[in-house]
Amino acid sequence: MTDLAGPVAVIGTGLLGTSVALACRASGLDVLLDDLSAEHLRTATGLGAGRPLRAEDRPRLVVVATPPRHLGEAVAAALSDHPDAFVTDVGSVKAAPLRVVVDVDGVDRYVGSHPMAGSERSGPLAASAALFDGRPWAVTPHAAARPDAIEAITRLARVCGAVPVVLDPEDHDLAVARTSHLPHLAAVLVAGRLAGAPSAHLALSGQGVRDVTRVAASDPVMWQQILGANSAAVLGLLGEVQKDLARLIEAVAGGDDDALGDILARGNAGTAAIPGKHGGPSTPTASVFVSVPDHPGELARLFGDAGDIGVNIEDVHIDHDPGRPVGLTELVVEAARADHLLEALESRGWTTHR
Ligand SMILES: NC(=O)C1=CN([C@@H]2O[C@H](COP(=O)(O)OP(=O)(O)OC[C@H]3O[C@@H](n4cnc5c(N)ncnc54)[C@H](O)[C@@H]3O)[C@@H](O)[C@H]2O)C=CC1
Ligand SMILES: O=C(O)C(=O)Cc1ccc(O)cc1
Repeated sequence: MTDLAGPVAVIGTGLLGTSVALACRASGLDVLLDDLSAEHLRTATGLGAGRPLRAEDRPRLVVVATPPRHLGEAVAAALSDHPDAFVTDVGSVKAAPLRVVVDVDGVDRYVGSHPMAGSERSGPLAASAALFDGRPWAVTPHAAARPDAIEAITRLARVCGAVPVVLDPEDHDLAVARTSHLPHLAAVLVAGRLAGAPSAHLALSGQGVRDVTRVAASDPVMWQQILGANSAAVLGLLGEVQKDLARLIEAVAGGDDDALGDILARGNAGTAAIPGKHGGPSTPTASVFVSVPDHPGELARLFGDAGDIGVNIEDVHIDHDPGRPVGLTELVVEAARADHLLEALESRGWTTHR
């Protein structure tokens, strides 16, 4: 049970909307769903995310999860259609939708928000109730927002398992330009060098290139809209990266080891600056690689053994070599526990590598 008052209406039953709906359902809330696409609505309903919204319904909270471009209009419509409800949106940019609704009646019931979780996939079939677990969820009140509206949206973030972080809309947009939009563009540029590359080169793709490029598989239309809505902040950072790239080219071309060392060390400092789960300091992690036979139940046995050994798995990657009857599984664990895990897995008969 939760102290968030329902029913909760979700407008837009794609990846984000259906994930919010499933998380609210898991907390026992009534959830009402709406989407322009009858197919997405049917799929989300079939997944148990809620039932279709009817004209006579009176939601207490409306979550707008439509694509970025017309979010402001969708929020304005929700404020007018549901005069008893608090309204939020989960869009990736916050100042642009606020500009559209700032003079709309009932805007004091609106507080923007942005879960910092998602994936490169879209649509309801990619949704998960666990999508937001332990992730930051920005709550971005504007000057006229009612305190009870801010409280309701903060509770929504908690109901979804996320960690609310309150900041103003403009500051939010600067923050995500750095932590989300620039990383996305870096992934796109690197992935762009792979398109059309010789297959003999691509055959050497390991985990590094997959890590760096994963988000480049995202919906280009959604990203055009996100970047268009936050172009000033993104342009500022692209200008800085342009200077860095010029310095990097000069260092590589001139064989300048010191300059190259500085650039690489700054990268180390940047990764160390990313906070750990729940906003705490980052905990150094290390990888233990395990060869897992390609049989049903083997991964479950590996995870079970790691659990018995008492080591928490922070992340996992599986690299499957089609030519061999084993998969290489990378277990990312707290660095201080990696040696213990490796030895304990070896003693249980697993083949491990560091
Ligand atoms: N994809 C991601 O990883 C993240 C996305 N966001 C934001 O969440 C929002 C939704 O993104 P996704 O769920 O990924 O997109 P999606 O494409 O999976 O879902 C969008 C849904 O909205 C529906 N829709 C479009 N216009 C509508 C309208 N006027 N009324 C009702 N339904 C409408 C579409 O049919 C679709 O089902 C976007 O604004 C995006 O910026 C935020 C965090 C992460
Ligand atoms: O897939 C990932 O790791 C993401 O970071 C997805 C994502 C996309 C857009 C957002 O506004 C927030 C998160």
